[in-house]
Amino acid sequence: MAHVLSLHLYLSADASKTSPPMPLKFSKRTNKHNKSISAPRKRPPSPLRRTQKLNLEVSPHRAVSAVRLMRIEMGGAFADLLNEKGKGSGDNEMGYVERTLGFRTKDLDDRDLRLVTDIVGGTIRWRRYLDHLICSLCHDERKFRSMEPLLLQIIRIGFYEIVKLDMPPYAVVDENVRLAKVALRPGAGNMVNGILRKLVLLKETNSLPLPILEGDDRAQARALATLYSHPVWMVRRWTKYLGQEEAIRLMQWNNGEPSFNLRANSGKGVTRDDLVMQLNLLKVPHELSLHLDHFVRIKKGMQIVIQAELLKQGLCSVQDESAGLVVSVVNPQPGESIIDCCAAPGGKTLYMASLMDGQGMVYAIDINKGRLRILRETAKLHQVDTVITTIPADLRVFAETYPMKSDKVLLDAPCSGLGVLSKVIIY
Ligand SMILES: C[S@@+](CC[C@H](N)C(=O)[O-])C[C@H]1O[C@@H](n2cnc3c(N)ncnc32)[C@H](O)[C@@H]1O
Repeated sequence: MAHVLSLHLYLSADASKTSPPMPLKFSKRTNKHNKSISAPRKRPPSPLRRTQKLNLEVSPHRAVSAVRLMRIEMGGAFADLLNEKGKGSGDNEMGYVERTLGFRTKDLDDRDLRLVTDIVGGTIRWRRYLDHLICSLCHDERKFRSMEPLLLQIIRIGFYEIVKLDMPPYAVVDENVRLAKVALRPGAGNMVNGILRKLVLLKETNSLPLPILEGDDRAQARALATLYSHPVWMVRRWTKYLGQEEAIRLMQWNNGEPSFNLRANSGKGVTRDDLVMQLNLLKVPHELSLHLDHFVRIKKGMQIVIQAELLKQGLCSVQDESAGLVVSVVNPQPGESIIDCCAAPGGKTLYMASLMDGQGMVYAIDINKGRLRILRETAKLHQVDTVITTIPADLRVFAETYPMKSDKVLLDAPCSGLGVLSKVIIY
């Protein structure tokens, strides 16, 4: 049966033209200690300047992690976006490193890149827990609150490496002390040395200053929020609806290592077997999705997939199985017309289009022109652009104004995003 939405299609190719993407912008805090974190200049530095500022003393992955954390915290950049950019625009990344730390490091190899991803993601996921420990070891909350941002990021990295990654503690202390000395000043190195050594001692004697689960609901929620590094309101809500045990399980899952799904792009004639063959060649461990024919799961090796350009060539997409399951409910058929009401950046639109064998149309509506532009570009890359029409519009106005009929309607309205906490940053 045809579904009716009061929409009318008025769009021509012209209507989907959008303005060019805005560059990432970073708000600058006015802190006398702050190093600059503004965007690097376009012009590449001369070879002479590059060599002069190259620092081979500090471990590159720690330097880059510290700068990424600064960018995320101060500029609101997204961790996953930065991870993708890490490889593709290494020069750009080193530009940020140089402007923030005052020197360049040697280029990151694959192992460094994996460490950066682990450290940045983990430090963000465990931030509340790490900050509790740092603050406790400072003995003075004001000292903690007024700590200069770069110093704080270096200390957070050290704490994360020691407490959560179980890295050899004295190597961690040495490396982070060196980074603080070179990037800031000798006194900052001494501060890092003192606090990290205190932490190592407390960890070795099993006496980390962690909150105890006691008192009324509110006090217990605060303790759990610190122990599992989640916002207090979230802990209270989940404890209320799920009970404490289940809430803890959910928080542990959120803070675990995220896994990713890849979807073979059948629109371009790529089968899951083809994708599996590529992953085998790249030695990326994977397993088949139990629920969806086009999907595979990977835990490690995302950087390898990015570097091998499987995504760039449009052979596959990163897409959660949960998103794929929504499309399997819509069950797109060749020849159908489908309205995707909140479509951008287009994960579900593209999957639906790839199942239509080049026949029919997915009308992709979204209020955000920039995200629709990404959808159009990806549709071309995936060779499904002939069955997608983008409509930049506010659905609320558009649905009232233009009646439109279609076989199926998908409404994927903005949500809390709490289901993807292990992959995104929420402080
Ligand atoms: C959850 S995201 C959609 C994700 C998308 N379905 C996918 O699979 O990639 C929600 C989208 O709704 C869009 N949106 C929010 N308010 C809207 C409105 N009033 N009209 C149209 N789109 C809207 C946002 O711009 C955002 O892109």
